[in-house]
Amino acid sequence: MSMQDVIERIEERYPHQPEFIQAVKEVASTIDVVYDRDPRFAKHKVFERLTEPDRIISFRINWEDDEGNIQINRGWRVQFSNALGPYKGGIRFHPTVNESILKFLGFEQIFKNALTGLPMGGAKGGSDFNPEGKSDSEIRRFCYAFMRELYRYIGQDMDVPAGDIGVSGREVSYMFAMYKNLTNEYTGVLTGKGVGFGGSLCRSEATGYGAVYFLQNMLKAHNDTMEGKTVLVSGAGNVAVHAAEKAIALGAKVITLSDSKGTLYDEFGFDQEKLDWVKEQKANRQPLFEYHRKFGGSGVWLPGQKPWQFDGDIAIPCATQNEVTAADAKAMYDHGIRYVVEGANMPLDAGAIDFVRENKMRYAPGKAANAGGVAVSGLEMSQNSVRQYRTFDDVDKQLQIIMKNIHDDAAQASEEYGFNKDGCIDYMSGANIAGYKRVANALVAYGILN
Ligand SMILES: NC(=O)C1=CN([C@@H]2O[C@H](COP(=O)(O)OP(=O)(O)OC[C@H]3O[C@@H](n4cnc5c(N)ncnc54)[C@H](O)[C@@H]3O)[C@@H](O)[C@H]2O)C=CC1
Ligand SMILES: O=C(O)CCC(=O)C(=O)O
Repeated sequence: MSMQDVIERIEERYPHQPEFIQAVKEVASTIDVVYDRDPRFAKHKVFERLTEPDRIISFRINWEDDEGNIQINRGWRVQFSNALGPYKGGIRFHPTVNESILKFLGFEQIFKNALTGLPMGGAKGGSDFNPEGKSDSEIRRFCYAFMRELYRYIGQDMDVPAGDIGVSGREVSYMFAMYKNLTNEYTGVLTGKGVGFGGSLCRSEATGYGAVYFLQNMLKAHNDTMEGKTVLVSGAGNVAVHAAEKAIALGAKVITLSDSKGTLYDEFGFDQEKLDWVKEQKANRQPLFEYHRKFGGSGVWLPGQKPWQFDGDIAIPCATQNEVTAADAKAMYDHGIRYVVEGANMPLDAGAIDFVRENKMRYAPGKAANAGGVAVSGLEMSQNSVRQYRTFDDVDKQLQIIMKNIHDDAAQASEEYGFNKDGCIDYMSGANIAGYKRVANALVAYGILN
């Protein structure tokens, strides 16, 4: 079956899964060359196998709200591939969660986790539960109820979930407590736990910091540095604030953050005090528009707007999938942006990707640039296995090494397969190829199992 045949079959089978189809097409568009050189992958039907999850577990979650009403939500775990290690990937709580979104995220996670070089397979899970406006007691009851179903299908050597949108340390801790209670086991079954009861230092920071470490390597490869650059960041969650924090620490000026309600613009740039305030507001689910009042007139809140209307050098979209359209990518270009680094998963839609590549903007795909989070999750798993903690500096140094390796592997694959053009490294093709080959080689070695 050719790559095109596989895509057509997926489109026929899953016509209502646009995000999943989008993610598969993106990978397919870059790996033909690998098949040309290694006929084993076609013979073993690697692409056909990797585009169908090992299994999807779906379940109902009953929980009780503060008024005593019974609420019912849907939950899923998509266990995509355990070719390289236990299934691994986050859990998302958001009303838009459905099978298409979790399949796209799980599919991406296979190659992202492979790129880290750590022994982790790919998975994703979540629920259509909306945390917005819920009390802490409701969040706790929901997390307990979610884990009461999920615990049967996970384990430290089987499937190790973590956080994602709507799931941070608080939710992971509630879920871990329920797992521990049901199984009477204290193991590294979830990552992103609280520091002090199994969580790794630097896990919260890792995705955002990692994206900036990737960017640093990218700049270096193009004889440039972070110093003095103006950066536009979207999102104001875990990934966004830590990407902003590291970019500022390395000498850049970050002038935007955003959420689903609008954009916060500060022409003077955020500093640590301002970022800490944003973190606090978000942790307490409070709005960002009070920034102006809090910081003596600095900053403007732009309701309903995206951050791509300001002059800058670098854009780091860190909110959600398909937040950047082709028109947004053009706006970035027109405002001087030449580097685009995906902190979120698939934030550029297909049109935006075409635009940035056609216009030779330097583009780092999420599966490479945001792999720092899952990489430190991998380090948390190993700390839990040997029952030891590593220091923040130790984990951060390891993260920097992993991000450099991911950068170099993607750049090397881009070069080896002839994708570099006019001094511009094609990180999208390089990352897809480097990640794909690791998984494909394992599948070939296993025969037909897996
Ligand atoms: N947390 C992690 O370690 C990792 C997260 N990611 C990805 O990064 C992205 C952000 O995740 P987190 O920061 O963890 O989540 P979060 O829940 O901490 O923050 C999400 C942020 O995005 C904003 N947002 C959501 N929908 C939006 C929209 N339509 N327009 C503008 N802003 C919107 C929210 O207001 C919030 O500020 C997601 O794509 C996630 O899959 C990727 C790798 C690891
Ligand atoms: O740390 C993890 O296992 C999950 C991270 C994640 O969900 C992601 O990389 O998108």
